[in-house]
Amino acid sequence: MSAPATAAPVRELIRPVRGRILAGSALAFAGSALGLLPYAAIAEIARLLLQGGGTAAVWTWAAAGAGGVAARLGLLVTAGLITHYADADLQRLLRLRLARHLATVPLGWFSGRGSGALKKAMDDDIEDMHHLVAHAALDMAGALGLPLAAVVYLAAVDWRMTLVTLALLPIATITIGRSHRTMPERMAELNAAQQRINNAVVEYVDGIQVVKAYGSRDRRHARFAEAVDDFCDTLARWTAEAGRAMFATLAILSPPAVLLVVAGTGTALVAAGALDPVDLLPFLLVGVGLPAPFMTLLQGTQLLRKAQAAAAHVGRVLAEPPLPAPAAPTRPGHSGVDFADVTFAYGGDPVLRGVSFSCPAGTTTALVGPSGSGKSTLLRLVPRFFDPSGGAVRIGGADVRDIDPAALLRSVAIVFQDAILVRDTVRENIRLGDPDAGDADVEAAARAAHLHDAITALPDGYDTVVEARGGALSGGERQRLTIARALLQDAPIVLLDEATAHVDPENETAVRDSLSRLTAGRTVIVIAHRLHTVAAADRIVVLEAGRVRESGTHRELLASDGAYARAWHFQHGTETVR
Ligand SMILES: Nc1ncnc2c1ncn2[C@@H]1O[C@H](COP(=O)(O)OP(=O)(O)OP(=O)(O)O)[C@@H](O)[C@H]1O
Repeated sequence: MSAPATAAPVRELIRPVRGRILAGSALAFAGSALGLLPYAAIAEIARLLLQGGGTAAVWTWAAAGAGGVAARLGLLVTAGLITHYADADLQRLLRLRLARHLATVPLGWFSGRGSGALKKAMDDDIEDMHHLVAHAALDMAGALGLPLAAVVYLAAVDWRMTLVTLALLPIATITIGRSHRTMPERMAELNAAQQRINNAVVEYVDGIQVVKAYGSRDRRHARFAEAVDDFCDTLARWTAEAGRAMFATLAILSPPAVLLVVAGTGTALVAAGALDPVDLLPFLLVGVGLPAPFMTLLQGTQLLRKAQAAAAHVGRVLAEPPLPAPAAPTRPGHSGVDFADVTFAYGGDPVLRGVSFSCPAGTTTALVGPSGSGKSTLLRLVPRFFDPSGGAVRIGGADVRDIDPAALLRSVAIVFQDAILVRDTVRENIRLGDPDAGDADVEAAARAAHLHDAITALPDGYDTVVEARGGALSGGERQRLTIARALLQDAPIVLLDEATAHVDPENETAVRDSLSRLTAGRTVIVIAHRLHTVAAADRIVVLEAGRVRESGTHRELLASDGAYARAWHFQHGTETVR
């Protein structure tokens, strides 16, 4: 999140609108340069009047000054419109590009980061890039146009006084340059602090009910408060540092400071007879305001850095390698699942080590083992949330990496511990299982999942909008909704992760019944902690520290008197082998 920006990804990202940014900048430059005309006109008219010049020339300068004002305004407005339209187009393009790209990255990539990080890339960062596209080049061109035109004009009047007018610029540049040296570091700190707030907000909002019930004792509340304090401290440090430098620079380049230098030196030169008094006039009128536009450049660099950091972050998300897709996809021969010498690490030590077992088509395999033994990870390798670092996961004899990713996801129904819904109607949430299903099929699935009555009792029935965390639905109803979705999907392979763990006894019967409809005749791999729920499985695999400790039927495992038998007796308070 916090690595400093590099120019390459930024250039690549804004390429689609580069032409329009350049066109806008050219217009802004021209508009800004024309902004000299009214000042030059006043100075020239004053010179003409002091020297007793002709009125025709006075009128010509007056017309030029007025024309300059109108042309400047027209050009700057047009330039702003061009870059703002370009920015709107780029935001749309980037959001679509991000969404398309995120659809291709491994599903496991999402579980490795908070939703705050994703929101930052999709929303905040793209908005922060607004300055880069709509303003940065324009401001730069605008800030350069007038001073450059003024320097040319003033140099034509008197080159020595021109140098005097610009004398304060190097001092201001050194002052601000010092503070800018630490800027990338400060920016990275600020971004990291912002990131922590984003994550804490998402976490806090998700747990708002708990927060309300337990007040400030909730750790989410504390984490949110800490993240906000941390951000404020970082911002305060940054503001103090940058503010000091900015104040000093503003003071150095302010019109009174420049006036002091210009008027002082000019008067000395006039007194020494080295400068015509009328030639001092343009410097007092035009020269005094000359260094000020450079402040726009300096101030713009902060926003520019922020925009560049945002663009670099968007670039990094877009550079995330997609899930490798097979060039010539294989079709699985059947729905049996094989784990062949599977090894997997999230980055550190392996969490799965040489796991091998088979789940024949149409059978139920139960995964049991202590917390952290790798059960969920193993399950997530089947639909390719991640790819194993060694060995292979096969469906119907085909390596899952050789199956078309969309076909693979269609053939695996996933009912995981946390029932995740999307913010849409109940109907559409069920229809996610099969986007082509008609309303009657959706209802049939809801009935099979014992959910129909609960849905019709909702204010808008099937058209009731539910939130990502469920909203109007109870925990058991949410779970049955994901089961209805899986039923509609009608996939030959079903992966269950603690599907019945968190529901009350009344719900449990309904959930159990709908689960048995879901699993009948399919290849099922189920994780469960409560052993009585898996005793009927065709095969039980006991995982321990990422390895298969033992496997067999319930009877076989009890007879072998190993880890499973010990856990069974412990959970059932009995020492007798049944
Ligand atoms: N996204 C992740 N990134 C890094 N490490 C992870 C990630 N998910 C799980 N782990 C680690 O991998 C190991 C195995 O976790 P896994 O969730 O597969 O075990 P489990 O047997 O399903 O545990 P539980 O029964 O508690 O759900 C644990 O040490 C866990 O901390």
